[in-house]
Amino acid sequence: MKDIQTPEEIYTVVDEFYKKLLADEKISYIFTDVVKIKLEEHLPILVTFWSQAILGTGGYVNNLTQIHLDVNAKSYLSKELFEIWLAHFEAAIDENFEGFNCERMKNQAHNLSTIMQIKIAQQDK
Ligand code: HEM
Repeated sequence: MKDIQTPEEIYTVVDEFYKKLLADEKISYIFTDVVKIKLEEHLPILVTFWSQAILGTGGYVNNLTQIHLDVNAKSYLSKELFEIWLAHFEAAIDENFEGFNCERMKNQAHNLSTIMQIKIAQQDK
């Protein structure tokens, strides 16, 4: 298997990732009921975010932590939900690609997950 090297390949990963999230009722309600995401708008934003993070392209300007604090204010994002999220994310990468960028992408997701959970704990005090 090859490494992730282009925005098109990042699209493949996030597309497969969202299929897994939406098929898992333990977490899908966040994306269908709490925040009604429109996949055709959401996936390109994810591609921009991960292309900037992994491939060094630009263009992502949103406040990622604040976006998740806003989701959490509507419906609690528990440690279990973060673990489910990360497991589907890792599976979507590992089933399609392998290499250095894959490891960087998984590491960044872990780090951001930790940061988000710390901010959520502070917000909930
Ligand atoms: C419990 C775990 C998580 C849940 C349930 C979750 C849920 C969501 C939801 C509902 C949105 C759409 C928000 C909106 O459009 O108003 C979103 C956006 C996003 N999430 Fe998460 N998220 C989780 C963890 C993470 C983690 C760990 C990352 C790490 C990179 C991440 C990356 C993103 C990105 C890049 C967006 C797009 C933000 C934008 O529109 O600019 N999420 N998430």
